[in-house]
Amino acid sequence: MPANATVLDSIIAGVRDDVARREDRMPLREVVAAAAAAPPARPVLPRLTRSTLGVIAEVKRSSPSKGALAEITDPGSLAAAYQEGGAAAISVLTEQRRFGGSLADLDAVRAAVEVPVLRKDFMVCDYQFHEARAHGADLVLLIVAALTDDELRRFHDLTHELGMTALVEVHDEAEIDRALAVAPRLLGVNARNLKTLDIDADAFARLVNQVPDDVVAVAESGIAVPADAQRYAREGARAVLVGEALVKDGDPRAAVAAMAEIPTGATHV
Ligand SMILES: O=C(O)c1ccccc1NCC(=O)[C@H](O)[C@H](O)COP(=O)(O)O
Repeated sequence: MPANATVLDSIIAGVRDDVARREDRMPLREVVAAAAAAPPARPVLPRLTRSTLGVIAEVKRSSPSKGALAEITDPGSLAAAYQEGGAAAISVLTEQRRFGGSLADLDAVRAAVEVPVLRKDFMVCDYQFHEARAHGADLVLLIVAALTDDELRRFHDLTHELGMTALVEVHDEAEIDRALAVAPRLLGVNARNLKTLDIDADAFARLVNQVPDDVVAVAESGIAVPADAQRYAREGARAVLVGEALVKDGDPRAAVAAMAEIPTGATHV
């Protein structure tokens, strides 16, 4: 890894190694067949275009920015509590080295809930998309900062070919221009800069004016209390993606409910 490598570069290097190891055990053609045989993906957009805020509640054990967050021994039960609280979708971090997640977590969560499930990972090769679908993912994350324009377009198309929805994630003005070139339906503004890990709580407000009316805007990261979610709803978010605050809360059902009842006041999508 070069001396000037960012956190994101180092995460992706690990992800590529781990994918290569999994591909040695299960070749692409087998994963493609498993994806084709999986139950159909659940639609998410109708759940994120209601009059109250959509909460995408995350199963997250640890992170590069905060270290260990929570011991999650039963991700299915945690996801079921999120669903009871009114979560619109569940996000499952499947990256293992820095976030302590796995595809087994994705399997467990998909089996435990009826709402759509996001495979939250660093998606950098075709294999991972077929793998996501084979393990029941309904949505995948496309991080603009991690992809070239060609990759972004190809993976956006592949996501749709597999019947899933893409959450296209940006952090700044340059990334949003690149994201809009693929005409996403779901666009996340991550307050966290994945290269420095700094949180910019004003990024959403700055970028949301560039989001077309027919695109669902999601505010991601650093949302600690319902008032933070409320602020994003006022600024135009149809949904929020929340990890740390929910996994650390002793009552995840109530924590989700407090955000899921916030009105959006949205007049479009
Ligand atoms: O969470 C991190 O430290 C992190 C570092 C580098 C790349 C990605 C990272 N997180 C992924 C996410 O986007 C968050 O898990 C998600 O938005 C929820 O954030 P939070 O509510 O702040 O846990």
